[in-house]
Amino acid sequence: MSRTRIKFCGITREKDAQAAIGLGVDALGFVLVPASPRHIPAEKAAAIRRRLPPFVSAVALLKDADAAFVQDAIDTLKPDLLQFHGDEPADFCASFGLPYIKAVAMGEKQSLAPLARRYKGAAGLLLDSHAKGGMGGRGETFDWSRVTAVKMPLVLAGGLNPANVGRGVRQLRPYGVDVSSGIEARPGVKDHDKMRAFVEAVVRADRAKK
Ligand SMILES: O=C(O)c1ccccc1N[C@@H]1O[C@H](COP(=O)(O)O)[C@@H](O)[C@H]1O
Repeated sequence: MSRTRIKFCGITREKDAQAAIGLGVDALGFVLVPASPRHIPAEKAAAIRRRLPPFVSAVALLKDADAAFVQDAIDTLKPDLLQFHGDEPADFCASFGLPYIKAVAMGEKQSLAPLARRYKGAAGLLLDSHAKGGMGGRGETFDWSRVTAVKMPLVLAGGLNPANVGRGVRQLRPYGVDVSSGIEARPGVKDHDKMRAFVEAVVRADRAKK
């Protein structure tokens, strides 16, 4: 049984990135969405990104940005992976020559099978709790009973925290989990005790799966 991959999103500070790396987190997300309280300019994210060790991925989170903005983010940040969080069509997501994951607005009654077909070029689908057109990163869970297996990796997100992530891992066995507000002291500032507790909860749940 493979372990659950962990992404911490909404990183804005070098010391939070380094603490996450120390905890063994697999991927760090940088929110390049100007309206987000966790927005980080691409140049600042790039400075953090340059200090990531091998095998820790940098993820650029984008929402309904135009192609020039996305390309500029890629050129500046040099992310390993793109995360599209808006209404971007599949051909747009694929047009940058980088692997991408597509966020699904599980606040709507979404059926995952047609979305997996539409975004068949995606590296995975990320399940968040926002409604279509909504923002994401709201710290709210969605009804996990609506998750159905599809033939691509699923990343569980939306309102995860140290207290509920173990249940999510045991119940849904996702490829990965993604958290932003559930490990924060305030928007954009991570709480290192919550970060540690989150990772420990995932590790414990992985052990219980076997
Ligand atoms: O974090 C944000 O501010 C954000 C803004 C716009 C789109 C997505 C955003 N965050 C992503 O939402 C999910 C769930 O976050 P949370 O754990 O419920 O706070 C996660 O993928 C964030 O990266």
